[in-house]
Amino acid sequence: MVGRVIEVTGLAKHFRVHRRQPGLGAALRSLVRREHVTVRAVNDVSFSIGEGEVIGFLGPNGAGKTTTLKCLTGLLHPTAGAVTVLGHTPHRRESAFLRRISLVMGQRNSLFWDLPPADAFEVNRAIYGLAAGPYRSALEELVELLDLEPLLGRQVRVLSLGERMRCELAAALLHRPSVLFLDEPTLGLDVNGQAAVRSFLAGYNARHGATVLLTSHYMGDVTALARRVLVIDGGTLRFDGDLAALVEAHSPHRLVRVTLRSPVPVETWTGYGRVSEVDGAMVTLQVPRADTAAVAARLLADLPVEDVAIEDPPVEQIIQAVFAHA
Ligand SMILES: Nc1ncnc2c1ncn2[C@@H]1O[C@H](COP(=O)(O)OP(=O)(O)OP(=O)(O)O)[C@@H](O)[C@H]1O
Repeated sequence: MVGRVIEVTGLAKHFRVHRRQPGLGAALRSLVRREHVTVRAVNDVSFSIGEGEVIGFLGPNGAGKTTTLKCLTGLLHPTAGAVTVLGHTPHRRESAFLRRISLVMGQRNSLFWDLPPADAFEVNRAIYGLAAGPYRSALEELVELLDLEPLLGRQVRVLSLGERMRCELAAALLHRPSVLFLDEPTLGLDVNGQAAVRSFLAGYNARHGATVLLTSHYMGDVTALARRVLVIDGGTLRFDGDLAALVEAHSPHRLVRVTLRSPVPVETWTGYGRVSEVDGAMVTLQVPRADTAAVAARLLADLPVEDVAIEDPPVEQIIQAVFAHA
């Protein structure tokens, strides 16, 4: 049986923040009377993740993703609820726990700006007390998979964002963590950079059976890596399940793209579906999910079809619809 690596029950994290109205008068008043409000960043969230799963953690800005990751890695003490990761209570920050996890935040630099990445790797080796053999083999593997050889001796400040991110990943994985938390690992990267990070993460998961929990605004990261997604909004979990089920539940239509050998009058399409886009000889029709196969068959039989393809709408659109209903 696959073990449960992460167990979260009724997790809540509330912040008490000082509220101040704008303006000088308000600033002076706040010196004598402070007003506080409670921000409920995470509210009664429960989920469980098995060994080796790759989970996409989705939600709009301010939904509570980073706060949850911080509770799972022990950077924040939960206000309520129970969290265990690999059997440990994260906020105790026991070294036996820290040796088995890693948190990578796309917007943070954990390397040393003026030194080459190789120096940061040595520091992590000392922090984790890695023996020479395992350190060397982990480093060799990461250098090869992330193509770091040309970067090892260069100052971190001169690296591109994508190059730096590859080095960040290596630094975070030298101790071979079995659970990896990633907060926006492809933030700001170009298409090639995103692809490099994605394929590396997929490979790392496959090779070491690591459990991965990843937040990203790029749906491509999630569709490429995760079968299961957690959707959080306003601190509350809205969906936990297969990405495919989420798509099916929130998208009653599929897109049928038809390319014709010769044009047909616009009215022709009314019998098949709703036209959502026309691009030269290619027409995209919105068709109810249950009818797509039959509609495609009719199109092939009735019209001079060169090509026909059936697709789900972009996942971004579906997620937006989930948030809109939340
Ligand atoms: N230290 C803090 N003090 C006060 N409020 C906080 C603190 N950290 C987070 N918050 C608030 O908690 C809520 C959730 O924030 P969080 O960073 O977890 O969201 P997120 O889903 O990661 O968003 P994003 O996608 O924008 O990074 C937000 O309203 C945020 O302003």
